[in-house]
Amino acid sequence: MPVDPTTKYKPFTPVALTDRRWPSAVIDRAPIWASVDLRDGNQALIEPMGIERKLRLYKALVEMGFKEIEVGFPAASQTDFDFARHLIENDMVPEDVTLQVLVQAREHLIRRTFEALRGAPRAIVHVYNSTSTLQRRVVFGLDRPGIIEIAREGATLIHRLAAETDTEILYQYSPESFTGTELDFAVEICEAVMDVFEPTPDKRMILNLPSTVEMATPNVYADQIEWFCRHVRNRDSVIISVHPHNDRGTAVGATELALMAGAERVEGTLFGNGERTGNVDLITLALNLHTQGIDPGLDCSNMPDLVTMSEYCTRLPVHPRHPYAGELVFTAFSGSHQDAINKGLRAMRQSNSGVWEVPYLPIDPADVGRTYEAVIRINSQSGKGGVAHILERDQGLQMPRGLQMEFAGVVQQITDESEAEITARHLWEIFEREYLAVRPGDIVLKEYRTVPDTHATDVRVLDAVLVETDEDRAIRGTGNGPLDAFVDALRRHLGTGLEVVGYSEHALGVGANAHAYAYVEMKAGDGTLLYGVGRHTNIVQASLNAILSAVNRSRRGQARAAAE
Ligand SMILES: CC(=O)SCCNC(=O)CCNC(=O)[C@H](O)C(C)(C)COP(=O)(O)OP(=O)(O)OC[C@H]1O[C@@H](n2cnc3c(N)ncnc32)[C@H](O)[C@@H]1OP(=O)(O)O
Ligand SMILES: CC(C)C(=O)C(=O)O
Repeated sequence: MPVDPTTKYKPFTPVALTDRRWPSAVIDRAPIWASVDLRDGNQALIEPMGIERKLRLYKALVEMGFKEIEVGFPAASQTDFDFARHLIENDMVPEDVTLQVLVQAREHLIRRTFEALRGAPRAIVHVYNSTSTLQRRVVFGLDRPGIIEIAREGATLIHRLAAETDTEILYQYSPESFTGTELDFAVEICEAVMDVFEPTPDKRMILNLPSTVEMATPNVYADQIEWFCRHVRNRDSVIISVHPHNDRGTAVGATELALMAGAERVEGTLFGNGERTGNVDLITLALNLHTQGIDPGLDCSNMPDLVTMSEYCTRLPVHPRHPYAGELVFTAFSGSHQDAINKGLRAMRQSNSGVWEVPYLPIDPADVGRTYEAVIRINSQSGKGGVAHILERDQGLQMPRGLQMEFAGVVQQITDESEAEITARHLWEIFEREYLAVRPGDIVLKEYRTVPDTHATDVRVLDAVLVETDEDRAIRGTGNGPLDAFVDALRRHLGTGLEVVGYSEHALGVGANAHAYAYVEMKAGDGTLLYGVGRHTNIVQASLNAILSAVNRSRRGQARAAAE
């Protein structure tokens, strides 16, 4: 690196907490969720949402089950003000949902905020000021008492206006930039605000401790939260909330550790939209709980619609690898993963336990409205398991293991050359072309008939007419069944060794659509083994077709070798 980080950056000072308890804690319930999509998410957008997009997102949040929704910063923009008014005037706030609004601890902004809330039955007024050492120095030029005074004055005005309105006001205070704030000062300023709001265990206020900028590893945030919880006065009168950002890419982990450390409420956004690298992603948090057998209390069961809605409202894409939501997160291309998933899904089908246990899939795609279709996709990294899975899923083929291996090799050659994915449809076309279709130069069975041999029991004579290079050829063979007799006839006709070493068959479909598949493994005269596949409404003809499929494939191979 041309820049020397050892002189340019300072490491974060760890929290002095030697008897930390959070590492032994287990998350056993969902926190209170608060969406800040319409505020923190919106303020970070290239094109902030207008009323129509905000409404669409708001409705989705309500449908998902959010009970606390920060709908904006009404004093900051007319759109935010109008949006709050729209919800209130059109009675769009369900009884069990509380609107939340953000405001800086500044008089004119607080007054305007209360105007925006007129007529609302209940609302959370979320007031903040920055408290970090850096912001105190470079933004405000104030010492600790000066910063406390901003908070106290703002809180006092809010408390007074709350007493004058019919709206039930719930109080929330954020020492913004908490992660860069000395912990004793964070407690001091929060307690100063508590002195104004006078929360009680019956009417708790929210203390929101944001990781405004994620500055250290998640364990440090957990230490900060535990330290705060252990030192703040009247702990039972406050709800400890966290509001993590994702600057280091560890917001989800930091939030989970913060919950272990005593936080009870989480503010975040869908898919982690928000300032810079975003707010913590509430969908990931919720589904992480879901996979631990904990009801998250948020409905994420229609992920495709949530993604579409979010992309429309934010005009930002959801990454294809976004946890639980991305297009590729349930997809395995690599062979060993496909094999294990395939076996896991089969075991799930066979077992009645209902407990989800599929390798490489921490969650059932169906839980989030995804199908199994995208689970296995084929490219050059794929193996027989994936290929067999798709052909069984889409075409009902029950390919024997050896055929799976052989066909996977055929597919691999194609994908290696194209360096591209092949679709399920293309895969089937390759299979049909390789095993079922007639190609120029192939031998075709025109007709056949079997008769019991008059000289021995269980022995049949098979007479057949083949078409070979446009000419009919009559052949005859004997054997202990039609298959055996047909092989005998071909052996004589072609003058080469030919032996069936493996055979399986299955029916597919019912009634008029029923047909059979036959799979044969043949040993050619030179000892090579290869498969043939036959399909027909009649099982005997399907097996004869399978033999010809193997013979034709062998002949094509010989022709290719001769041409090289
Ligand atoms: C971490 C977060 O996400 S916090 C939320 C941030 N969201 C937003 O800022 C979006 C909406 N904000 C806005 O539209 C505007 O910033 C407004 C309307 C709130 C205020 O606008 P302006 O008055 O023009 O101030 P602006 O934001 O440009 O500048 C900040 C000023 O407010 C002061 N200030 C910032 N926060 C606070 C606070 N909590 N209490 C008192 N003063 C504050 C700053 O010191 C600065 O003062 P200065 O002009 O004397 O230097
Ligand atoms: C207002 C506060 C909670 C905030 O958005 C932040 O710190 O990121």
